Amino acid sequence: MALVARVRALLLPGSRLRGATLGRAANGGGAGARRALSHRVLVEADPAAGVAVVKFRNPPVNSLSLEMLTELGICLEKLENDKTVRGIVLTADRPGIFSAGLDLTEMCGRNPAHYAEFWKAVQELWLRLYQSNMALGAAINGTCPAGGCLLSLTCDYRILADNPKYTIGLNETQLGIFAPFWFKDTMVNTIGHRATERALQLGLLFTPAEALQVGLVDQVVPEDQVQSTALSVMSQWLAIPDHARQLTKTMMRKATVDQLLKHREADIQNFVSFISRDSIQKVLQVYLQKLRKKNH
Ligand SMILES: CCCCCCCCCC/C=C\CC(=O)SCCNC(=O)CCNC(=O)[C@H](O)C(C)(C)COP(=O)(O)OP(=O)(O)OC[C@H]1O[C@@H](n2cnc3c(N)ncnc32)[C@H](O)[C@@H]1OP(=O)(O)O
Repeated sequence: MALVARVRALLLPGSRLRGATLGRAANGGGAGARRALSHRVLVEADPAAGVAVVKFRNPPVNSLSLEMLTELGICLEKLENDKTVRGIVLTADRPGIFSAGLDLTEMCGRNPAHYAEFWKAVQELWLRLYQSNMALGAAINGTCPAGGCLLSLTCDYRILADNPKYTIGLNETQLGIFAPFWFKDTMVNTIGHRATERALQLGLLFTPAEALQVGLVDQVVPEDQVQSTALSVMSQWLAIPDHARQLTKTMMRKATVDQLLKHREADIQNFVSFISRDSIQKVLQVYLQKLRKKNH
């Protein structure tokens, strides 16, 4: 069975994500709040507020594996088709790690067809998020490197927990790889050209104070207030008529989106040939081993 079909089938019975009605929340959430589960993503929807909180729960580090990318994409697609939802807040189900970024095991020791499938899924999730008609907020309640940072940069605003361990940035060069043009463009659109050039070349991971200063996040708040702040900021975005906000968002992002749409196939081929190089495989394996050694 194709991965998308497999993941669709995995979504739990009774979930709106499967086309049925969401159950009323057993605990927590406002009146009428609804909860839906998939394996790696938890959705808490509050139709009265028009907002859904999408929580990553892909232990141990919320890495963006092929299955996680696919499940997240399907959840977002369902929410986009749900007329009661106008805004989405992305966060981690458990504080500590927002997302460790792309799953390195998807880029190591596999075959070219797998790399192509994986990269296509990364592109698709980015396109879905960056072009979303929803207002999107990131409640960053944990460390947020590389692909995790990219996810947050697709949102309309970012709230980061004030914990010096929670660094954020596109640190690819530190691994010996580099951020492709559309990662770079997404960052340029947020913090500008010069700050992006410095951040990308040095592979910087910013502390909360630094991230706020450079404009990578909009607010830094105490850890226990990240989600509530993200929801309260969301109400400002939702106070604007949807059509006006959406047209403006499209106008701001279209050129960046068009670049990837225009070069999508070439970008996949470039990724596959780059990641398949022996030297790059070696670098990634050493990096993964270093991460693993820490624990053994
Ligand atoms: C022509 C050009 C075309 C384009 C070419 C482009 C090429 C590349 C494009 C972009 C690619 C990549 C973007 C990415 O996102 S790469 C991923 C970057 N992520 C990181 O550097 C973060 C790595 N992880 C950590 O720093 C830490 O794990 C943490 C997140 C700070 C958490 O620390 P912790 O102490 O709580 O947990 P830890 O013990 O380290 O990890 C637990 C287990 O999880 C494994 N793991 C961690 N991160 C990843 C990951 N990203 N993917 C897969 N697995 C991961 C880790 O190995 C531990 O495993 P084990 O339990 O020991 O077996």
